[in-house]
Amino acid sequence: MLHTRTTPAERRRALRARLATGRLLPMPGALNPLSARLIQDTGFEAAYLSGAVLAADLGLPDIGLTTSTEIAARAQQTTRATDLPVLIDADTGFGEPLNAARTVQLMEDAGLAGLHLEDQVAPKRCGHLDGKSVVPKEQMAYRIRAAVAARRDPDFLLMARTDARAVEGLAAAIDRAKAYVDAGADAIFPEALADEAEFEAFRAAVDVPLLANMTEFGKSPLLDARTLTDLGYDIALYPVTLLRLAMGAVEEGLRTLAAEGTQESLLSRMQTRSRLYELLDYERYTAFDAAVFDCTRPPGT
Ligand SMILES: C[C@](O)(C(=O)O)[C@H](CC(=O)O)C(=O)O
Ligand SMILES: [Mg+2]
Repeated sequence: MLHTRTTPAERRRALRARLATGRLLPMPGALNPLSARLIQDTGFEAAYLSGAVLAADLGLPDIGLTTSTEIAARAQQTTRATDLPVLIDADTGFGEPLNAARTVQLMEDAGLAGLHLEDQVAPKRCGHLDGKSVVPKEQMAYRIRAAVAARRDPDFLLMARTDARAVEGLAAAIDRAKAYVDAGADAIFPEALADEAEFEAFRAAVDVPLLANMTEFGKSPLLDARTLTDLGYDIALYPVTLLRLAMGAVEEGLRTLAAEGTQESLLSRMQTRSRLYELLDYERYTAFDAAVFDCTRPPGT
């Protein structure tokens, strides 16, 4: 009810421990706090907050328009709704290395378990679009060192993302990843790898946990969990999957409603009132209310 049961420190430890098992960790992106609850309820062990989803939620493209305080506020709402460790997409850190440092502290305060910072120049773009640019390797290493220095909880996961594959090629991306690990990154997110062989090459070259971005309609193939396990990846990310599913259903539903003048034919595809209430733990709120406001009890009992 209301509150979650775990502290941010416990969730960070849980994420670290889960990664240490070496088993692939599937990580769906929440589209709002309620969906984070559903991710937990379905049995997933971690959730993600995507920059693309956070922007789209506000009706904005993913080009670095959202601010660190804006996403921290949404993150806090999300971490209040679930006990899962949540990893957030912190884009470029929202400015200079000092801004990245402040971003780390904001995200720690929002109860998150970790974040990733990328090496794109600002304004960034979606990693699966053409025309990206990256900052020099040394500048990104500086960004990471600033983030590491600002971190107060050593269990807060600092992941570095490199967008260099599409700009400078695979070898340069691997070289950058190694430099980012040397700068203190706990894990690496190689963005927009082209095929399975590239995923394999990255794994062979880098020693820390690796995230595979399984975003739809992008540049990378959609590798299934078994393949990613065989490749030795640690996190399978589904950043925008829930938003795309939900928006697909919403769009179709709106068309049907407009065409048919009733939602009758849509009912079987809707989450029912009772399932929603179950997810919200409605019954326990009602029971709590009854205990507090039970006027039939004699005073003092
Ligand atoms: C992971 C990502 O950074 C995100 O914001 O979710 C995006 C996902 C997408 O746009 O499909 C990215 O890969 O750049
Ligand atoms: Mg993003």
